[in-house]
Amino acid sequence: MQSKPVRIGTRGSRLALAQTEEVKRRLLFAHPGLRAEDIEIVVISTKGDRILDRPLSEIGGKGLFTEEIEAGLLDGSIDLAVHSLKDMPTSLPDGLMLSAFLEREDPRDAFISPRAKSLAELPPGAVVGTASLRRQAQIKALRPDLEVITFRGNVETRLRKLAAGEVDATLLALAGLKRLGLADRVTAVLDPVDMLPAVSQGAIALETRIEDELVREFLAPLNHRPTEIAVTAERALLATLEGSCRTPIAAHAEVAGEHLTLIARLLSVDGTQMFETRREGHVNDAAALGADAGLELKSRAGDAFFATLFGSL
Ligand SMILES: NCc1[nH]cc(CCC(=O)O)c1CC(=O)O
Repeated sequence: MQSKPVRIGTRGSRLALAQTEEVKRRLLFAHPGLRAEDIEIVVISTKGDRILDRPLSEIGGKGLFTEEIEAGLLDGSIDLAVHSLKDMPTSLPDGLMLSAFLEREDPRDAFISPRAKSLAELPPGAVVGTASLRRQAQIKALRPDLEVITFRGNVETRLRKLAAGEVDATLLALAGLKRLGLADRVTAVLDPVDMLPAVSQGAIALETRIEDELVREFLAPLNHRPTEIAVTAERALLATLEGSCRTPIAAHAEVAGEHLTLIARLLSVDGTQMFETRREGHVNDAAALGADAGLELKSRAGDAFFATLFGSL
């Protein structure tokens, strides 16, 4: 394609590297003339990787896992970036775009515990570790008697803390565990009705410079259209609701042919309030359906809901 190697930027966690290797494999498959040495992987450390002692919601700010990588795209030191779409803000810096979405892995959450076969079977008062307000809120909604504590670090760190007995159980994205070859650690897969996934969970996005048509064309064969449509609906919902990453939001869209189904939830952190809605429609209306669902949740929850949400944290 070009004489210089294509440089792919990524975070350095084992999951990020596994995802980047997957992208490299797919690029080599899509472009038979391309050699492995034509693709260079550039590891970039982000704020989200460096600050490990506080909940993400407390550090605040958008793009904790993306800012430094996007700077690399903008200054030309990398040509594309591989991200877990779940960790990406809904608005990108000027000049950048999401050019392709790999086929989504299973978006559900996994329950992992040496003490119980499922969330329902945990003894009263058991301690569940999670850093996600979305998981915390839904755990509390299902089992108000459980104790939820903040639990950070990458996937392997969390599994180590669980094995060391710091908590009785944890929840992790099944997608990440599968990509790390750790699916055998899963105790039970949670039903999305109980634990609706995060927006974009399981999806990998490839970010590029808008003007770099060569790279965009190079990535085009990797795009999975149904995934693109589903995450478009989910991210449009998120965009109407995210005044802050402190708001527990959950959503899942599915595409069957030309038909899109979207389920979305807005919760209070303590799980006592939950607003849910659904949309169905044509895939061409993905963004409008998502935005409309978001507006409905916002107005049903009302100003008082958002006021207490921020006041209580
Ligand atoms: N916030 C961290 C993060 N970002 C993406 C994944 C998993 C893979 C995915 O959802 O695509 C994870 C770990 C987790 O939530 O268990």
